[in-house]
Order: sequence, then C-alpha cells, then structure tokens
Amino acid sequence: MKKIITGGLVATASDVYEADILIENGKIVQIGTDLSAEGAEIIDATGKYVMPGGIDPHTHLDMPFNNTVTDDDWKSGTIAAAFGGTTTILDFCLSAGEEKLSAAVEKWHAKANGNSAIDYGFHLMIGELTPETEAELPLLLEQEGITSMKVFMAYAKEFQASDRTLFKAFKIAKDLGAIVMVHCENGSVIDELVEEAKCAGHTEPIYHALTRPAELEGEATKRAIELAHIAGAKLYVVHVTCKEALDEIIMAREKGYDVYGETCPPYLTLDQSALAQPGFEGAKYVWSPPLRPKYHQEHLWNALKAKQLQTIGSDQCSFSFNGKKQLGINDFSKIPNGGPFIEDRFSILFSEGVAKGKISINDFVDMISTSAAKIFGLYPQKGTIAIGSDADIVLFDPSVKREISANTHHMNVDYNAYEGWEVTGEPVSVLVRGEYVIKNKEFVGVLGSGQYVKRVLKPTVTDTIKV
Ligand SMILES: NC(=O)NCCC(=O)O
Ligand SMILES: [Zn+2]
Ligand SMILES: [Zn+2]
Repeated sequence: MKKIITGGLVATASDVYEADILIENGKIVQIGTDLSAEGAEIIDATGKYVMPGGIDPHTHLDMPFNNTVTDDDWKSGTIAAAFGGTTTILDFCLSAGEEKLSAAVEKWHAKANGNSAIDYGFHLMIGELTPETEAELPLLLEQEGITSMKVFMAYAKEFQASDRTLFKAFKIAKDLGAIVMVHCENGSVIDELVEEAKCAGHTEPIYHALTRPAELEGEATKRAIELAHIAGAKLYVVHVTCKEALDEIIMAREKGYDVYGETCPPYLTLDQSALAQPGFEGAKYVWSPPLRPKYHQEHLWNALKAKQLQTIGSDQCSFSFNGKKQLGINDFSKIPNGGPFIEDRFSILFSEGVAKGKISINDFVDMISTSAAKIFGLYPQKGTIAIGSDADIVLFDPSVKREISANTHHMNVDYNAYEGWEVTGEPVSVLVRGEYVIKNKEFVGVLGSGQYVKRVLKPTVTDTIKV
C-alpha cells in the first residue's frame, strides 16, 4: 500500500522544509512537492512536523532487577513507546548469574518476539567476564547484529564489573568494532556510604541520592574514559546526570577521544528534592544515578546544545509505587531502581527544550533519533527522513497542550513522575515501516509486527560516523 504524507514540515537533524513524502513497501521512495501516486492513501500533515521515528537507545523491558522484575513488558512497553513517538528501541539483554550470553540473547528474543509493536534491537549487558563469556562475544555480536554492550561500574550485588573486565570489554569492542556503554558510578564507595547511612538509622528515599554523590559519577566517568582511551575504544556514557561527569566528557571530546554521552528526561527536568518529599513518596524518583540538585540541569542543557552530549535515552525501568517500590518501605537501599519514561521522552524534550527555546527542532530530532541511529549502527536505515530509509515517521503537533497523568498514560505503572505537568507538543500519528501504529492518537498497531533489527559492526574506530 502506498501512502503520501502531504502538507507537513519535514524536520530532520539538519533541515526543516515543506515537502510531500511517498511511502511504498515500507520505505521512503520519494520526497518532493505535489507528489502523486495511483492508489496512494493521502495523509494530511498540515500544521505538523513530519520527523523520523524516535530511537530510544536505553530501555529495560521485562527485566529482572533488584530482586524483582520491571512492570512494563514488551507489550505495554512498546505500545507506550509508540504513543510517545518511538519507533525503535534498543533494550538490554541480561544474563543471569553463570548463564551464557547466547542464552540471554535467546531469552530476550523470546520475550520480544510476537509481542513488540515497534522495531527493536539489543545491547548485551555483561557482568564480570569469564573465559567462557569472553569467548562467546565475537561470534555472538556478529551473528546477532549487536554492536553494543553495557558494563556496570555500580550495583555490586548484581552486575558490577571490575576495572579489568571493563578494560577487556573495551579491547574486545575495539577489535570487533562495537561500542561499550558504561554505567559510571563508583559502586564500591557507594556501598560503603549506604552501609554508613543504614548504620546511622537512615531509611528514607532521600538517602538513595545522598549516598551516591555526583563526585562518584565524575570519578567513574573519568576512569571509564581513560580505560577506553588506553584500549583505543569508543565509549558511550549512559545516563549522564551531573556537571562532574560532563566536565570529564567535554574534556575528553576536546582531546579528540571517541566518547559519546546520553542523558535522560528526568535529569533535565526534575531534581533531588523530589526524593525528599514526606513519607515514602520519594521512592517514585529512585533510580541510578540519582536526581541531582537543580543547578546541574543547566549544564546538561548546555552540553546537549553544544553537542557534547548526543542522545536522550528514556532509561525506562518501571516499578509501580504501590507495588514493587514498596520493597524499600523500611530501607531505601531496597527500593527497586528505575522510573517510567518511555512514553514521555518526546513530550518532555520538546516541551522543555524546543518550546522553551533551549534547543532547536533540528537538535531535537538529532537527540531523539538521528544520533542514536548513527552511534549504534542503524543509520541511514533508521533515524532520518531520506529516500531509501525505513518509513518510520512521526507526525508531531507542536501546538497541542496536554496534561501528563498516570490515568491516561499507557505504561503499566500506577504513577507518572510528571503527574500534572502540562506539556506542549504531542505525537499524533506514528508509522513503522510505512504502517500506522498510532493513528490520530489511537493505537492501531499489531503486537508482533515489530521486527528485530540487526546492526553491522564497524571494523575500525576511524570508520565510524562522528556525531
Ligand atoms: N537506571 C536505573 O535506575 N535502572 C535501570 C538500570 C540502569 O540503567 O542502571
Ligand atoms: Zn545504568
Ligand atoms: Zn538503564
């Protein structure tokens, strides 16, 4: 079935222009004025931006974590993502204990297959490397088309890897042409601070933030940067929250190091005081690294504007407040870490960024889609509006206002961290490979129609597209 999107303003990472788009067999086949094609369905995009579908490079769906499992699975998570303008997610495949990495990938395929409303790929999540897992990596990454793996410098009881493993991961990634994503916090020192706080009798959610100071994110970020540099590898720092980490990233990029950075909507818009609310309310805002004092936000916006940070991930990792968050009612260190952000990533970034004049519409498209496509090997199949690209397209109304609420969101959680916020701008219709998933704000997609996207490893660091 052919479709022509007409009357809208096409927005990419570099341009904004009036044009029609002809879609055929899931691809963009023509961009121009006054297009026509026999039998084509005409989609009127008057008053809307026509932009590439969002690529969310950081989600955790149906993931066991902190002695429980996230509340959004592949069904609810990908429907919510689609409502929010996201057409591809990259989710983290987690191996449990001694499990082989290939078994984890198989498990993740089983979770996603038949359940995803949008396209998807995987990152590998690796703990301490063993000779067995190390031996598996090259073939696994190549066969599965996985170009990225995440290593944790925190969460000692679950995933924290030694510096030696981190360094090995960088060397392997360099040889294969993959990128290592690193959770940069000094987990060992955090554990000590947590013990101290608990011994002093502190139980409240705010101690989650107070025991994970920004300096420990800055220190770990610097360590990861230097280890990646010595190994000659690319580094992607996930969920950057603070000036201390930013300073290290900016310094490294100025020296020409291959370092990329991601931040997430809450770090740009919410602050540490959310955890200090009376009672247990602050548990809704417990994730890692934690929310910081407000002044960090300006540094993050400036870094985005200056392209020192490249992407916005949701870090979707949802736990209901009246459900799993209650595991930490008497002990802040037992509150499952994570929040629900897959659905409002577009709205928050557009409303707080573009509508308030902090970033341009081109910056927005770059951060929400294009940069992630380039860094993780999806570009130009995805991440742009161009002839030959997948017709993953969002019709975005920049003028509409709506109130965010758990009563109307589509995530499988009983709260929204932005409850009551009025935002400007909303995805109205969303197409994945030319098929509607959201049509005039209604879900019309098919669970299971989302396809697994294989990516291609780039053999050398210098071959990669710089963003
Ligand atoms: N961010 C968070 O608190 N939960 C998800 C796991 C991670 O990305 O560290
Ligand atoms: Zn993390
Ligand atoms: Zn995460």
